[in-house]
Amino acid sequence: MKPLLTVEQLVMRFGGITAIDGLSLEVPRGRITAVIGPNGAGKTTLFNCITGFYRPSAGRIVLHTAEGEQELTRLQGHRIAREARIVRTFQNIRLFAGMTVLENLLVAQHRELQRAARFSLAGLLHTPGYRRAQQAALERARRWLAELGLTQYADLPAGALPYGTQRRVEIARALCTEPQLLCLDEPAAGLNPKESAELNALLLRLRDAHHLTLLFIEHDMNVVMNVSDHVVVMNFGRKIAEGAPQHVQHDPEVIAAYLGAAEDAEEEKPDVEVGNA
Ligand SMILES: Nc1ncnc2c1ncn2[C@@H]1O[C@H](COP(=O)(O)OP(=O)(O)OP(=O)(O)O)[C@@H](O)[C@H]1O
Repeated sequence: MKPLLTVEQLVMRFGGITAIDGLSLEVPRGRITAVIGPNGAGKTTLFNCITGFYRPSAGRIVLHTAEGEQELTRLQGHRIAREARIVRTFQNIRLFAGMTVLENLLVAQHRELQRAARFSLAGLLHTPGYRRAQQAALERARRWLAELGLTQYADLPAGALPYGTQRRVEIARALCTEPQLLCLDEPAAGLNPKESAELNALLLRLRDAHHLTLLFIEHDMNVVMNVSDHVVVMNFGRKIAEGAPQHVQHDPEVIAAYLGAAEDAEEEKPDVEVGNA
């Protein structure tokens, strides 16, 4: 089966720094792909290129759909979210802290509502079409809240919730936009072991029950090894390994990259146990 997304010879330079250096990879459709690598490897820059925050210096990022190929590197960032339906979460939580959880999920769908209002006064006039779109947005939000076990928090301010719960709200908010590719930037960061296990179960459910394609950056090797179908390992902007988790785990270049990073940080052990996860 054709991959959902291909990255072809991608280069991203910032002045004299080459953050991505001729990277090519595939994101298989309906699978969970992890991007791992030591600090500064270029993982976030890759995400920023895929989601249109950065315009790459060279190379192509192509989405393969039933309608044909769509070259993301030619699209503006807001069109990547809207037309290619590629959405992401961030390393740092970006919820509207003062709004309720439900309101956060509705705001994420404002484009749909604007479209229903035909960017006119229809919203103010509460036309039947607009009311239907509003109802659909509300139902979608409630459905994802239930799916992620968040219904009880719907009317609470998002900023008042525990960190792990806020992370789940972020994922629910992204899911409300019905993505065909969901990109998660370190979804396990700051989670306790119980929350981390719940995240594993959620990611697998999104793949199996909702047939979503997931791409995530993660330092937590427990999550990577437990949920990934496919792992891409980066170092210094390049891909140094790719394949099943058990395969990359034993790759000498991967082990060396992590050990080198740990030595640079003057630590006795690497911060991830690549060989023992
Ligand atoms: N906007 C920018 N301007 C200049 N340099 C940048 C910029 N963004 C990233 N870089 C550089 O590009 C390289 C890759 O950074 P990036 O944040 O993509 O790495 P990463 O793998 O996500 O690291 P981490 O795991 O620490 O988040 C680093 O050397 C970083 O300093």
